Formats: sequence, C-alpha cells, structure tokens
Amino acid sequence: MRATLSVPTVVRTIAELHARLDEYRAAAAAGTIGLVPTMGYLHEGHASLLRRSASENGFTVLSVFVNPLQFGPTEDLDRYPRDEERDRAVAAEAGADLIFMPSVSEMYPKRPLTTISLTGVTEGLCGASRPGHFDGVAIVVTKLFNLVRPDRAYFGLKDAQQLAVITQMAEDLNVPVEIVPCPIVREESGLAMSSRNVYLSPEEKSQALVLSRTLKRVPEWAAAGANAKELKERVRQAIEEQPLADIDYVEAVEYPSLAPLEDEKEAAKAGRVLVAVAVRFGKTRLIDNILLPQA
Ligand SMILES: Nc1ncnc2c1ncn2[C@@H]1O[C@H](COP(=O)(O)OP(=O)(O)OP(=O)(O)O)[C@@H](O)[C@H]1O
Ligand SMILES: CC(C)(CO)[C@@H](O)C(=O)[O-]
Ligand code: BAL
Repeated sequence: MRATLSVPTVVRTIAELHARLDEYRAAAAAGTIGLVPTMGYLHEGHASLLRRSASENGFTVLSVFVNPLQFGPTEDLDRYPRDEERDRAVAAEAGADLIFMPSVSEMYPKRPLTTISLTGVTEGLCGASRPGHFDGVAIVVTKLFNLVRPDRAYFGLKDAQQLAVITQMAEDLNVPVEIVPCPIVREESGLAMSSRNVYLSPEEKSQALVLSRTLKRVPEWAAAGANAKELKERVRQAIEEQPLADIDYVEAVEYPSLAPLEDEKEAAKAGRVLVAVAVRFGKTRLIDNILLPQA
C-alpha cells in the first residue's frame, strides 16, 4: 500500500532524509521502502523504476545526485543536464514519496578515503573505457543504501554492467537490500531512453537508431547459429555503416559475470549472453544492449 498519493517532499540534507524516513518507519512499522537512485533529468525509463517501486513498497525514495566521483576528467560532469522542476513533476506522477537531492558537499563533506572496487565485472565494457567509473558508482550507491536503508533498490537494464556490479557488490558485502532489475524503456523509434539523448542533434539522433535496430536482430542471428564472435562482427558492421557513429565497444559477454565469450563452446555454456555496445555520436556517448535469451 502506498503511504501517500501527495506531491513528494524534497529533502536536501541527510538530517531531513533521516527525519522523514523515521516518520515513515514509526507510522508504518511493517511498510517496506524502495529506493530509485538516479542522476536526474528524469524520463520514462526512470518513471518505470519509480512506478515499479511504488507498486511494491509502502514508501518510495527517489535520489537525484550527479555524482562527481563516477565522471572521468574529460567527461560531461559540468554539462550534465539538470531540471529540478521537471524531475519533481515526473517523480510525483510516477508515485515517489520523497526526493533526496543532496549537494556535493552534503554527500562528500570530504573526499572519501575508502574505495569500493570490484574485480571481474568491472574490467570490460564501460569499466575499460571509463577507468574508475564503477568505483565512483559503488561508493555513492553504498552511501545511498546506508543513508536510506531500503528494502529494495531499482536499477535499469540499460546500464546492464552497472546492474551486474551493484548486484555483485550487494552479494559480496551482505548488503540487506534486494536489487531489482528493470527492463529497458525505449522511445517509439527504438532509441533507449537516456538523459544524454538531449545532447543529440537531429542527424545524430536519427543515426543513433542503428543501435536498437541492430540489437533487435541479435536474437534472430543467434537462433540461426551465429556465435559470439559473429554476433559482434555483425553488430559492428551495421553500426559502422552510419557515418557519425564512432564505436567505443561492441561486446558479447556472459551475464551477469560479464566474462568475454569468444567461441561457440563458451557461449553454449553461458547462462545468458549480453550483447552490449557503447557508441559516440558527435560528443554524445550512448550505450545499449540486449540480453539473450530474452525474458
Ligand atoms: N531507458 C531506460 N530504461 C530503464 N531504465 C533506465 C533507462 N535509462 C536509465 N535507466 C535507469 O535509471 C537509473 C538512473 O540512471 P541515470 O540517471 O544515469 O539515467 P540515464 O538516462 O541512464 O542517464 P545517462 O544518459 O547519464 O546514462 C539507472 O538504474 C538506469 O539504468
Ligand atoms: C546509480 C547512479 C545513480 C549512481 O550515481 C548512476 O550511476 C545512474 O544514474 O545510473
Ligand atoms: N547511467 C550511468 C551513469 C553515468 O553514465 O555516469
């Protein structure tokens, strides 16, 4: 049962966050708390996570925090899109009860001396092209877990590696939170929703449709017998046909271990196969993926 249907309260400090959570816990001893961590500039992908949380928990906390520790020195931290009014409206419509929007100094009064670093799952894909990125994600997500103490936390499969990293971390560290994977939400065109889509020019956006269009064909290629290497080659070839596409990676890995799969034997042994891409269109780096077999 939802605690309330009213407009979510916005809190900016840890003290206010704790006060609101204490109120909820005192009023609804048996109610569960769901957490949806985001970097804001909310879209329908985020809304789907919030709706899922609101349907499964008595109280849903949305966090909006552009975490500097997960950005590399040449990445887009300074221009990352922000729109608080829009975030509040999307959060209200999707059923959030509380929005935690801390400042950088509230989250990091000092630069943390602790590192949370996973091996294996962080080594390929985005971990290889964004050194330190997942250490930054792991520390902020751990802080959010400790601050909110949610029963469940919701993450999108669009960031499949992030989901695998957080799930592994929660398991390794006995974090008492159920990590709930949520499907990728796409625009009608097929483009995976992403806050960074706003950076794309009309031409870049039109060429970026090659990602979803190509990934959609992967199940049929796999069913016809293509092995992991061939799948990667086909996907790469299709993307390379778009003149504005600058490929960062095209990978086929076992999911959720993210171990590379180079041959048919390995792929046959794998439980699920993740075909994942990261591609730049102009200055915008987009990610997308497909998980086989599909749910
Ligand atoms: N299209 C989507 N479908 C499902 N979940 C999504 C989608 N886009 C983002 N999410 C999830 O929302 C959460 C917050 O992500 P984030 O705020 O980084 O949004 P984003 O749109 O992925 O931003 P960016 O453009 O920076 O990658 C993550 O768990 C992410 O996987
Ligand atoms: C999980 C997260 C909110 C941590 O900053 C971020 O990486 C994101 O938005 O996916
Ligand atoms: N959605 C992942 C956050 C990032 O790109 O930093």
